[in-house]
Amino acid sequence: MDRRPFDTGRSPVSAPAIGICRLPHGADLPLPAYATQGAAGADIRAALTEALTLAPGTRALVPTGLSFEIPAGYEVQVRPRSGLAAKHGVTILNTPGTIDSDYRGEVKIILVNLSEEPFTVARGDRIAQIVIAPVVQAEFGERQSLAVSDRGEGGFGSTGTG
Ligand SMILES: O=c1ccn([C@H]2C[C@H](O)[C@@H](COP(=O)(O)OP(=O)(O)OP(=O)(O)O)O2)c(=O)[nH]1
Ligand SMILES: [Mg+2]
Repeated sequence: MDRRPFDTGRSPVSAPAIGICRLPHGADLPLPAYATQGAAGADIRAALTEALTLAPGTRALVPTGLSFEIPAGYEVQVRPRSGLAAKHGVTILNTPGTIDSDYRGEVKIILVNLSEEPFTVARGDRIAQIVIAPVVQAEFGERQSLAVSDRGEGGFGSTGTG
């Protein structure tokens, strides 16, 4: 079995360049960063001016202090961190959040506390991770009928559970 260490060479896919502005309330916080060489997501932080406590079952729109210039043909997905979810029941309500390439506003994270304990987010905490992904836009064409398929209109468990 090949047990060579993880290939630390360059990604075979060229890295899209994302322009980032740090807004005044996040100017001292680190830029998004990949925690390891092979990380798919780059962690982003809470740019709160004071700590925020999420009561059980509640949500909050948390600022990141960042705005992006994403190249055409890409999106940024905002995804939860599994550690926060597994240890604290804290996740992102609209996951994966979609950051459009033409959005120039501040990226904000809709955190929700699904646990039965309060959860406090401090300034600078890593609250989410961003994944860049290519997207294509469809050409939507209305038809009078659709091509026949094996599945037809079956869905929502129609193929069984086993
Ligand atoms: O978790 C998120 C999701 C979205 N956005 C920003 C970037 C995105 O480009 C914009 C719109 O997001 P979306 O299309 O999901 O929201 P909408 O409710 O459809 O709003 P809009 O009518 O502005 O598109 O809001 C965030 O900052 N965080
Ligand atoms: Mg929208």
